[in-house]
Amino acid sequence: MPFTIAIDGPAASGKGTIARALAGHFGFAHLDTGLLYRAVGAKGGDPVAAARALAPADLARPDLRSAEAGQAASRVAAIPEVRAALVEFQRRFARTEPGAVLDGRDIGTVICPEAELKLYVTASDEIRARRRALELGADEARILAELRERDARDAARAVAPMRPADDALLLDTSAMTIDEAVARAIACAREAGA
Ligand SMILES: Nc1ncnc2c1ncn2[C@@H]1O[C@H](COP(=O)(O)OP(=O)(O)OP(=O)(O)O)[C@@H](O)[C@H]1O
Ligand SMILES: Nc1ccn([C@@H]2O[C@H](COP(=O)(O)O)[C@@H](O)[C@H]2O)c(=O)n1
Repeated sequence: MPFTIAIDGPAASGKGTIARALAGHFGFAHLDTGLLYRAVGAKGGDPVAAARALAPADLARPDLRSAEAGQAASRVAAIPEVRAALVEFQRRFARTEPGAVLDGRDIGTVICPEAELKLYVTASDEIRARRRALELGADEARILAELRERDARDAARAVAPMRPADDALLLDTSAMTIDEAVARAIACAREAGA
């Protein structure tokens, strides 16, 4: 049986950083599920058709990490048919042997409710904005407003809203370095049997 790690949390909280490190440490596969929604949003046209036709080349676009792509992703992610079109791919990925780490917004609640480990990664709004502004070389105040708008939309949508699963472990990285956050996540995974 593969070991599945579900990582959720708001934008720029450090989910991807932790997910990549966990996957590298345990030799697991990693899927950044936000990239799927970013690719659908970036394709333009009918988002439902775009989600149904999503191909590996769509995920390789160089512009997917921008703040604009994040906003577009968050808008198409509120469409139930878009989410439905992406569920099976994610669930199949989660069954990769010997294990898989998926990060997103609904992994622990909808995609992999049976995951062996669920982490909900957070950090204060201001710290997340500072980290993302540094990463993108962008204005911190603009990024802060963009993160808040996106988080509010992601948490309020009717289908698969962003929220911690009841049995998720909360990991607030506000006062942690990347190494400290990764070490804590590895310890949680070991504790869970990885
Ligand atoms: N504990 C930390 N200390 C300092 N910087 C961090 C920490 N964790 C992550 N970062 C940095 O913050 C930025 C956002 O992290 P990351 O991309 O992992 O977040 P995310 O939650 O996956 O974001 P998104 O929701 O957009 O996919 C990156 O530049 C990353 O290097
Ligand atoms: N499981 C997921 C993952 C992502 N989303 C939506 O995509 C947007 C971009 O995600 P990032 O992780 O790359 O920031 C995000 O704001 C969500 O709207 C989702 O709904 N479910």
